[in-house]
Amino acid sequence: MSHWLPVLVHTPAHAALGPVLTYRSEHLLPAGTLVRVPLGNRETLGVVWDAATAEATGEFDPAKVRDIAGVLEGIPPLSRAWQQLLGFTAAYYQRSAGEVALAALPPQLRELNPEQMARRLKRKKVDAGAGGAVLAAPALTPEQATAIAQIDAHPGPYLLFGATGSGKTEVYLHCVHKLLAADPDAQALVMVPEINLTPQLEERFKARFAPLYGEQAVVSLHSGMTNPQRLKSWLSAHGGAARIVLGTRMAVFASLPKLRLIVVDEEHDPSYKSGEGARYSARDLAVYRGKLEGAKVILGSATPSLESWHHSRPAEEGGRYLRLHMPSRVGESSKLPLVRRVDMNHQPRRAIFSTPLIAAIKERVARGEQVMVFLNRRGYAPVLTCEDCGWKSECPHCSAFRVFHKIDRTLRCHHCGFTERVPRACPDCGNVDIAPFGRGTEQLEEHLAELLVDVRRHGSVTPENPDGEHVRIARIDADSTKLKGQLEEQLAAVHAGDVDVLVGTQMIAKGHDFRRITLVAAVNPDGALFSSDFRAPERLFSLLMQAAGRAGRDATLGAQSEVWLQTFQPEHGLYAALKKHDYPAFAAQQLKEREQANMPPFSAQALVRAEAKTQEAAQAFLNAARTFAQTEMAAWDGWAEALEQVFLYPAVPMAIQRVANIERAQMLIECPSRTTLQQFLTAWQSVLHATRSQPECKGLIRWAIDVDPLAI
Ligand SMILES: Nc1ncnc2c1ncn2[C@@H]1O[C@H](COP(=O)(O)OP(=O)(O)OP(=O)(O)O)[C@@H](O)[C@H]1O
Ligand SMILES: [Zn+2]
Repeated sequence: MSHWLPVLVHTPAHAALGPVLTYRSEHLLPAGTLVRVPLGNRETLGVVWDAATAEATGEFDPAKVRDIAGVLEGIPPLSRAWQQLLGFTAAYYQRSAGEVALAALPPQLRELNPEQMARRLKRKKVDAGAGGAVLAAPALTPEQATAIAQIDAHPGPYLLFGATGSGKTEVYLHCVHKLLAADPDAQALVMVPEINLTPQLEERFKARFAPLYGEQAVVSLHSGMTNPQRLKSWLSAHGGAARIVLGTRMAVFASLPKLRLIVVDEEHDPSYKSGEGARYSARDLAVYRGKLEGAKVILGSATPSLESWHHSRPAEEGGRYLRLHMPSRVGESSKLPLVRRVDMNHQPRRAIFSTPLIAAIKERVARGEQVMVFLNRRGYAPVLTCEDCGWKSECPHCSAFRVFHKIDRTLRCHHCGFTERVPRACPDCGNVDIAPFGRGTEQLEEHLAELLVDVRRHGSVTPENPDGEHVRIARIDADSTKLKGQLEEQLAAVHAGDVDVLVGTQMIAKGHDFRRITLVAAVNPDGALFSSDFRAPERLFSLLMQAAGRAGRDATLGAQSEVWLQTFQPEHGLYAALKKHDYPAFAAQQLKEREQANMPPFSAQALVRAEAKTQEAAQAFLNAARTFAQTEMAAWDGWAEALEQVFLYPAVPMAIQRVANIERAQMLIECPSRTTLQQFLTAWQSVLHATRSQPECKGLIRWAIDVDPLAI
C-alpha cells in the first residue's frame, strides 16, 4: 500500500512550488524522517513533515505524485520538538519552512550518496573509557553559589548579569556538570557569539568533561568547520553521544534529542542575529526552544541587551526572566579597571594619541605590562583625498569611500571588495599630493611605533645587549587574520607575552582572557554617540565594557588597570555610566528614552529591504506595498482595526544606498503588539509578491523581511 507523505525540501523562500511537497512511499514514515526525493530532474534531501503541523499542503494531483527515492538509513527521525522549532522559525521570520529546515541541517546530509553516508555512519570511534586527570572545579565564590542556587530553585529563563571576569563561564560549567551527572542522557547546548571564541571554550569544556565522559562528549558546531567535521558533530549530537554542543548561532538548530540546558554567553552580541536567509535571532530562539523542550535557559552578559534587561525586571512588574547578579570579579584584589576620559578638545588638533595617554602607555610597557589599543576601523585611513580639487577615493560601485591600505598601497572597498592600486596622483586634477584623511588600525600601529621608538622592552637591556629591544606591536583585525591560523598565532603571541602593545578592532575587545593587559585605550569611540541607529549607544557601551573587561584580569600583577577613552564629549552620559561601570544606570536611561519614543522593547519592528537597479524602483516597490496595506488591505474583512496599530514608515534609501551597483532601500514597520505585527506580515507577504510585477517596480532584484531588525 502506498502513503502520501508531506515532505519539506529546500525551495527558495518565495518559490511558487509551495511550502510542502507531497510524495508517495511504500511505507508510512514518521514525521522527521530524512529522505531523498526527486525534484525536477535531480534528487534532493527532504524532511518528512507532520501533516498536522505542516502549512497547508495545498492540492495535488495524485497522478503526478512521485515516489520518494529513499530513506537516509541509520539516522533516526528528527524530533517533534525540532520540527516545531523550525516551523516556528519559518513562520516568525517570514520564510519558507523548507528553506529554514534544510539550511539548519549539515550540508553533507545533502551531498553524500547512500554508500558514502553508510560509510560515515559506520565510522564510530568509541573512547568512552575516560582518561586523563579529572580537573577539579574551583570552589565557587559566594556570588557564583548564590546564582547557582537560584538556577536550581527556579525554572528560568535566567539572565546572568555578571561583570567581566566574575566567573560566568564557571557557572555554566558547574550547571552543565550537575546536569550530566544527574541524568545519563541529558545534553547541553552552549553558544558563544564568535567562531574565534570557540577554541578556548572548547578547551575549557574538554578539560573539565573529557576525563569524565570521553572526548566525543564535547563537540563544536560552527561555520568555520569543514563539512565532514560538521556532519560528524551533528550526527553525534543527534545520536546522543555528544553530551555538550558548543557553537555559534547556527548551533541553536542542532538536533539534540535530550536537550536539558541552553547557555547563551554574551547574549547581547549582535552576531546572534543572522544577516541572511531567515534573519533569526539565535538568542530569542534559544529561549523559545527552552520552553518547547523543557530545557533551562541561561543568558549571560556583563552588558545585557536592553531587551533581555527589560525582560528581567522584577516579576511583579511583568518580567519574564530571572535576573542573577554577579557584580564582583573573581579574586580578592582584582578590581574593575579605572576609567579615564581624555578631553580631546584640549589636545592638539588632529592628535591621534593624547599626550597623557602616550605617557601612560610608555609607563606600562616599561614595567612589562601589556597595552591594548582599540579602534573600530581597519585599514590605514578611511578615505584618501586631494586637497586641491576635493577628489575623494569613492568606490565607483558603492556609495562609500574606498579605504586606503598602506601595507600593499591599495584602495579597497569594504563593501564590494573592489580594489585598485593607489594612484600616483589625483585622478581628477593630477595633483601629486593626495593625502589620507582619518585613521584606521594600520595607521595606529605605524604611529605607535614612532611614538614608542625610544622605549625598550622590559628587561631587554642587559650587559650583553645594552641597546635592548624595541617595543613589540601587533595588530589584530580582519586584514591581519585573513589566513587560516593567523589569528591563533597572533593570540598565542599576546598570551605568551611576546607582544607589548596590541592594536586592533572589535575582534580583540571580545571575550579573550588576556592576562597581562593592564591598560586598554579606545582612541576614537565618539562616532556611535551620534549615529542614526538607535541601538548604536547600546552597542558602544557594551563594546567598551567588553574592552574594559580585558584589562586587569590578573590580580597578581598588582597594578591598577585603566581604561582610557579619548573623547570630544567627556560629559556624555554614556561615558559617565561607563566610568562607574554602571550598566543598570545606562540601561535605565536608554530604556526611558525608548519607552518615550515607542521603540523596542516597547514596540515590535520589522524592516523590509529592497534591492533594485534603480533607487526609484526599490522605493516604488516598498511604497506601493505600503499603500496597498493602508488602503486595500484595510478594507479586507476584520483588518481595519489591526492595521490601525501597524505603522508603516515611507521607504528610504539605506544608510549605504548603493553596494556593488545595486540600489538599496528599506521600510520600517512598527507595531505595539508583536502578535499583530506577525499577523500583518504573514498576510502582507502575498501583497509584496504581487506588487513585484507592477510596472513601476521594474528593475527590482530582490526583497526580504527582517523581523526584529538589529540595525536600522
Ligand atoms: N570560583 C572560582 N575560583 C577561582 N577562580 C575562578 C572561579 N571562577 C572563575 N575563576 C577564574 O576567574 C577567571 C574568570 O572567570 P570566567 O572566565 O568564568 O569569567 P567570565 O565572567 O566568564 O569572564 P568574561 O565574561 O570576562 O569572559 C577565569 O580565569 C576563571 O578560571
Ligand atoms: Zn564598492
